[in-house]
Amino acid sequence: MDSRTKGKTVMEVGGDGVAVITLINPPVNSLSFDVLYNLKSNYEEALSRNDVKAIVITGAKGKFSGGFDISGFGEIQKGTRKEPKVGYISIDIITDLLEAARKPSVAAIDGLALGGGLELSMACHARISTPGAQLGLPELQLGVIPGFGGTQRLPRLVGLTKALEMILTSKPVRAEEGHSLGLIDAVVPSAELLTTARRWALDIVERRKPWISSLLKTDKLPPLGEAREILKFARGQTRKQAPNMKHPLMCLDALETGIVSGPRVGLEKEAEVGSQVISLDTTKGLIHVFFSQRGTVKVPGVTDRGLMPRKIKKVAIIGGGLMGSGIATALILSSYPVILKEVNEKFLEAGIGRVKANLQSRVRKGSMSKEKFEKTMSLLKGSLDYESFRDVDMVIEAVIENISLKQQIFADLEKYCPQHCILASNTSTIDLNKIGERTKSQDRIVGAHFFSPAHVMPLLEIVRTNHTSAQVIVDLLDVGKKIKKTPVVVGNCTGFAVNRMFFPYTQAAMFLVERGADPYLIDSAVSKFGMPMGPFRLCDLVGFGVAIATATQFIENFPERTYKSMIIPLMQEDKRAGEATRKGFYLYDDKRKAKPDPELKKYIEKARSISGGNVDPKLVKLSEKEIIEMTFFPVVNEACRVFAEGIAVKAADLDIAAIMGMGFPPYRGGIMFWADSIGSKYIYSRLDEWSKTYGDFFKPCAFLAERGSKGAPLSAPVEQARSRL
Ligand SMILES: CCCCC[C@H](O)CC(=O)SCCNC(=O)CCNC(=O)[C@H](O)C(C)(C)COP(=O)(O)OP(=O)(O)OC[C@H]1O[C@@H](n2cnc3c(N)ncnc32)[C@H](O)[C@@H]1OP(=O)(O)O
Ligand SMILES: NC(=O)c1ccc[n+]([C@@H]2O[C@H](COP(=O)([O-])OP(=O)(O)OC[C@H]3O[C@@H](n4cnc5c(N)ncnc54)[C@H](O)[C@@H]3O)[C@@H](O)[C@H]2O)c1
Repeated sequence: MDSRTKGKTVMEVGGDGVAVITLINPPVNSLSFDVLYNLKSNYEEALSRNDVKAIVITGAKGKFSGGFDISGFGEIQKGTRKEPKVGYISIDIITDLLEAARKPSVAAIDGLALGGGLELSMACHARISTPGAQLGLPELQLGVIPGFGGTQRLPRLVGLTKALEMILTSKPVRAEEGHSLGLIDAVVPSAELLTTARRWALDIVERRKPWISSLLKTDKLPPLGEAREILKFARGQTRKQAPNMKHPLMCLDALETGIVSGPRVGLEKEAEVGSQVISLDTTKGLIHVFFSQRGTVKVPGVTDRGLMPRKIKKVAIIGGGLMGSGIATALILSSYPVILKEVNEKFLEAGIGRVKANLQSRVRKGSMSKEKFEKTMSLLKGSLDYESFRDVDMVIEAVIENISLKQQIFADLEKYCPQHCILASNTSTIDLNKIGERTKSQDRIVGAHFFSPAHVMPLLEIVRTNHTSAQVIVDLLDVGKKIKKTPVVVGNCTGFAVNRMFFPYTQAAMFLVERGADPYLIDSAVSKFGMPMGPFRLCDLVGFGVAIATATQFIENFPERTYKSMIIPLMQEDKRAGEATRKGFYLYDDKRKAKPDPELKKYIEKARSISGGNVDPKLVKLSEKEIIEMTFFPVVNEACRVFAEGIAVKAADLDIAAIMGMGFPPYRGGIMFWADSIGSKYIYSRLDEWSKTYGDFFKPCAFLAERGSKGAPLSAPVEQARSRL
C-alpha cells in the first residue's frame, strides 16, 4: 500500500463469475476516501467485464467495516481536504453505480458493519453475515448523521420505529436480531460466509433469489399519517434528551423527507444535511472525544517501549466498603477471581452483600441471567487476613482515607504478596509516595483511582509516582481495558486530575451564592449547559461529609487559591448533610425528588457574615452565560495548572477526565477543547478582571497568563522538560 494512501480495495474474479471486492484498511477497514474511490474503480471494472456476473463485497481479516474513516471529518473541518461534491459518494457511487447496477451485489459481513459500513451493505441486494456480526448506525454519537443512504435504507429494511431506535441510540444489533428484522438475509458460520455470498449472488442473477433494492422497498414503512406521528414523538424525545445538539433533529429531517417525498429526495436531503453537520461545533467536539478517548492508552515513554501487559490471574481488594465492593464488582464482571479482605466477619459479610446487590440489580433489570449471577459471584472469596494473598498478581487497597492505616497495610502487603504483585491504592487524595513510605516496593506502587459507583463510572485514573515502573502502568492499562474503563494516566498530587478540576467548580458556586447569586439559578444554568446536574444538587448527592473532607485537603494543599465558604459546614452543624438526610441545598421527598428550600437563605447569610463578603449587585443578576463563565473558567484555570505541572501528559487526557469523571458534556469536547473554542485570551482576561475584584481564587495561573497573552491554544503540548511524567 502506498504510504500516502489510507487503505484500498482488492478485487478478485473467480471462475464462477463472481467478483469479490475486499475492503482493506486496518484496523477496522474504515471507508477512507481512498477506499471509496478504489471501490468505485473496482465496480466500474466489474460492471464492464464480461466474465463478471455478480459482485460480493467483504472486509479483510474478519471485519466488514467500522464505517467512514472518522479522521476524514477532521480533515474536512480543518480544511486540509476538500469535501467531495454533496451526494457524490452516497448518490453517484453507492446508489447509482452500485445499487442501480445491472449486476447484483451481496455483502458478506463478518464482525463489524457500522455506520458507512452497514450503509454500503444495505445498498447491496442481499446481506449474509456470521453470527458474531454487529450491525449499527452509530453516527449520531459522533455528531454526524448516517450519510451513505442509511437514513433512507434502514427504515425501508427494518421499519421506521426500529430504524429510529437504532439511529437515535447508536446501539448496534447482533446478527440474529438483524436477521429477524430483515436487515440480514442469512446467518452462516465464518467458514461458509464467502461461498454462501457467492452462491447467493449467482442465485440473484439466475432469479432463484429476489433482486431487492432496499431503497425501493415500501412494505416496512407505515402509512404516512402514522409515520408523521412516530417522527413527531421521536423529535419530542430528542429535544428533551439532547437539547444542545442540532444534528439528531437534522437527521430526523432527512428521514422524514424520504418518507414524505420519496427516497431519492430523501437521499438528497441526507447529503445536504450530512454536509452541514460536519461543521457544527458539537460535531467537532464529539469527533475530538472519539480520538482522545482512544488516545488515553498511548502514554509516551510507557506504551511505546514494546512492553507487553503481564497476565493478572487473581486480584485482592482490601476494604469492602462503598468503593471496594464496587471495584470487586467491576473485576468479577470481567472474570477476574477476587479476594475481598475486611476487618471482621460483619464487615466482610456487608461488603460481599454490596457486591451481591450490585449484581442482583442487573438480574432485576434483565441484563444478567441467574446462572451468570451465580457464576460471577463464585469468583469472589472473602478473607480476614493476608494468607490468601500469597499468589495474587494485584492488590487494590480501598480502606478509609487514613495515611497511617494505608502505610501499615502497604508494609504488610510487602510481606505477604509475591514480588511481582502490583500494589495499588484507590486513595482520592493521599500522596502515594507517603503511602509507600514504609516499603521498598516503590516501583510497583500505583494509584488505581475509581469513581463512585466504581462498577458503573467509566473512568479509571491511573496515578503514577516518579518511581512507578512502566510495566506496572502497562499492566494496569490492560486491566482497565478488560474491565471496560477508560484509563487516564496522571501524575501524583493532591486530587490528581479529576478532583483538582472539580474543586474550583464547587468553590466558584459557593462564592457566587455568598455574594448574592441564586443557587437554584446556578444549578439550572449549569444543567442547561449540559452537566448532569448543578454543583449544589451534586453536593447533596455526594454528601457533605465527603465535600468537607475534600475541601480540607484542598485548603491544606492549595491555601492561596481556596475560597473558604462556611455554607456546607454550617448546614452540617444543623444535621443537614445532603440527600442522605433529605436536607441539603434542596429538600428531598420519598422519591428523592428535590425541591428548593427557602431556609437555605439563612445559612447563606450566616456564611456571608463569617466570610465578611457583601452581596454584589452584579452577581445577583448574572446571566446564564456569566454563570457558566464564572463556574467553569476557574476549572479551566486549574486544568491549565494540572497540564503545566505535567500531571496530565496531554490536554486531551484532561478532556476525557472531565467528561468521564465530572460529567462535562462530551459534545463540548472536554474542558480544554471547550476552552480553546472560546479562546485563551478571553478566558484569561475574564479571570484576571475577577481576580482584581474578587480575589486570588480567580487569579489566572502563569500558564494561562502566558498563553492567554498571546491568544495561544491551551491544548498545545507543554515542553517535555516540564513534564513530571
Ligand atoms: C462525506 C462523509 C459521509 C460519511 C457518512 C457515514 O455514514 C459516516 C460514518 O460512517 S461515521 C463512522 C461510523 N462508525 C463508527 O462510529 C464506529 C466507530 N468505531 C468504533 O465504535 C470502534 O472503534 C469499533 C467498534 C469499530 C472497534 O472498537 P475496538 O474497541 O475494537 O477498537 P478501538 O475503538 O480502540 O479502535 C481501534 C482503532 O480503530 C480506529 N477506528 C475505529 N473506527 C474508526 C473509523 N470509523 N474511522 C477511523 N478510525 C477508526 C480507532 O481510532 C483505533 O485507532 P487507534 O489508532 O486510536 O488505536
Ligand atoms: N467514596 C467515594 O466516592 C470515593 C471515590 C474514590 C475514591 N475513594 C477512596 O476509596 C477509599 C475507600 O473509600 P470508601 O468510600 O469505600 O470507604 P468506606 O468507609 O465505605 O469503606 C472502607 C472499608 O475499609 C474497611 N477497612 C478498614 N481497615 C481495613 C483493613 N485493615 N483491612 C480491610 N478492610 C479495612 C472498612 O471496614 C470499610 O468497610 C478511600 O481511600 C477513599 O478516599 C472514595
